[in-house]
Amino acid sequence: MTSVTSAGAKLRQAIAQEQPLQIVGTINAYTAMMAERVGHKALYLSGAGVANASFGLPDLGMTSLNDVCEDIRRITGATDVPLLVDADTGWGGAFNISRTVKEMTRAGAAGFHIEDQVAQKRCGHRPNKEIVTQGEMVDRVKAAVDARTDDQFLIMARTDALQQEGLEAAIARAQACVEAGADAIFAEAVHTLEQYQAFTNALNVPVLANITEFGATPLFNKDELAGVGVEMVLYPLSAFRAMNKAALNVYENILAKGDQKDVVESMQTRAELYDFLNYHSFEEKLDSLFKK
Ligand SMILES: C[C@](O)(C(=O)O)[C@H](CC(=O)O)C(=O)O
Ligand SMILES: [Mg+2]
Repeated sequence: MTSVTSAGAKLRQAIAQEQPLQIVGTINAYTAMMAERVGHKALYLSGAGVANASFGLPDLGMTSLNDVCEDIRRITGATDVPLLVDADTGWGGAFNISRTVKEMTRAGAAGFHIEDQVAQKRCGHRPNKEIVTQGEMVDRVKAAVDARTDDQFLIMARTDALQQEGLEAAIARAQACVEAGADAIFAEAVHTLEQYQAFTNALNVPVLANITEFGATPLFNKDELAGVGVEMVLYPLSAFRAMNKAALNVYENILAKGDQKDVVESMQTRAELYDFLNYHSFEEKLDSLFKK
């Protein structure tokens, strides 16, 4: 076995070992710790998640590289599981994309995906997306590959072309991105298993399926996706959506009833929280360092 060192190397190893690799969105350091503890082998920092959760903004290209790097550092500081990061359109031209690769690597990311939407981007599952030319997307990938400081950092090209240009054009773009050095392809807003099969047949790199809820893609099971050659399955905002509904319920209950008794059952207990945080080992350290 080769020794695993960098985050990128860990992500590559996870892709090779898990079939398919499930990649779960972790909106912050603590949820990342829970995902790690239950056994997930790869984590994801969603661009929509950073915008929505950290800034209260829609996923319309309004957050910056630094905004995302701050959240990367928080998560990679708290876990050892490799983190794939949403780099949206890369935040500019070749030199901006170069900085994106270098800064995300420094922040501890294992890899990123960069997409072919215009800078004024939208969520991949919304109508009326606009994409740049294939040539411009290939230039984005070339800039990213050239900027790598760790050759294991995973560069994933995301194509949003299916909506505007159809399956064949989307696959042609993906192929062009692979020729330019992309390590993996993110096929966005795919509708059917047959379409995934067409992507995986045409490509010799791992393909990711984005199984986000309430979008254009049905909630295919990982075994169905493995059956059509998909090697990574992404759940970018699943826990976030559930957390939001739970929080809303608590806020409404406290307001309506004057106490939280009815919703305590739905809460993670203090003991559970402390367990995930290894709280007691910190206290023990304090006691042993500063004996009274
Ligand atoms: C994967 C994604 O890019 C994200 O930012 O998490 C979003 C997810 C979503 O909005 O459901 C996307 O698919 O565009
Ligand atoms: Mg996104």
